[in-house]
Amino acid sequence: MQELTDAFQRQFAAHQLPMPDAEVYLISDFIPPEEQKSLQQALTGKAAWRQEKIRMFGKQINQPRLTAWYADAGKAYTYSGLTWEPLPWIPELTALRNRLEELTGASFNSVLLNLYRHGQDSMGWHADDEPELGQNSIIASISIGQERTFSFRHRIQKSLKQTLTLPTGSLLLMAGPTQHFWHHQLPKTAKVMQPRINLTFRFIY
Ligand SMILES: O=C(O)CCC(=O)C(=O)O
Ligand SMILES: [Fe+2]
Repeated sequence: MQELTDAFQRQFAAHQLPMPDAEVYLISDFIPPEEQKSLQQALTGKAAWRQEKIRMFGKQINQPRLTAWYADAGKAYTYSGLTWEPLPWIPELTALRNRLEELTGASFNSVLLNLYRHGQDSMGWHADDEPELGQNSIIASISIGQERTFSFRHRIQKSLKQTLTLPTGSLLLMAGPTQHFWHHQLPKTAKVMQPRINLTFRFIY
């Protein structure tokens, strides 16, 4: 089981969202403004983006986003019925991983990249609760580019909701029992949206 350090919890207490059965922090300025553009350019150009398909109602359809998956050698991950073979780390991702590990005291050995090209790209309700993530996993989710809405919905008390906007450069940290009690989504929007890259750093057992 992973835990955030006491030092992190004290330092970022004011950034914790008021959600029961959860431990979620939003740190708006994790990536300094002067780094955001170059990071977005580097990842847009260099990451090994793939258009994966998902099965829905017996049909194969394109996922409404592009994805890329980096991890330590030997860490395969099963996600929406797909098994991902990891790519070797690139320097930009290693640098972010090191910063996150220093900040949180947690370890990360993999990152899933999502590229939302426009407002019709999205991710539906889910929890990051696959068995290989273990109990009380820590998920560090970095946003670069277009600001988008992100929502949580309690899995048992369905009327409990928390909606936020994820600005560019922000870090959303999900820890404690969050994945066991809440679903989250990134909804589609009819508004015109520029591209957004999201990186979710995880630890896979
Ligand atoms: O794009 C986001 O902010 C959410 C991504 C997400 O939930 C995931 O990759 O599991
Ligand atoms: Fe997720």
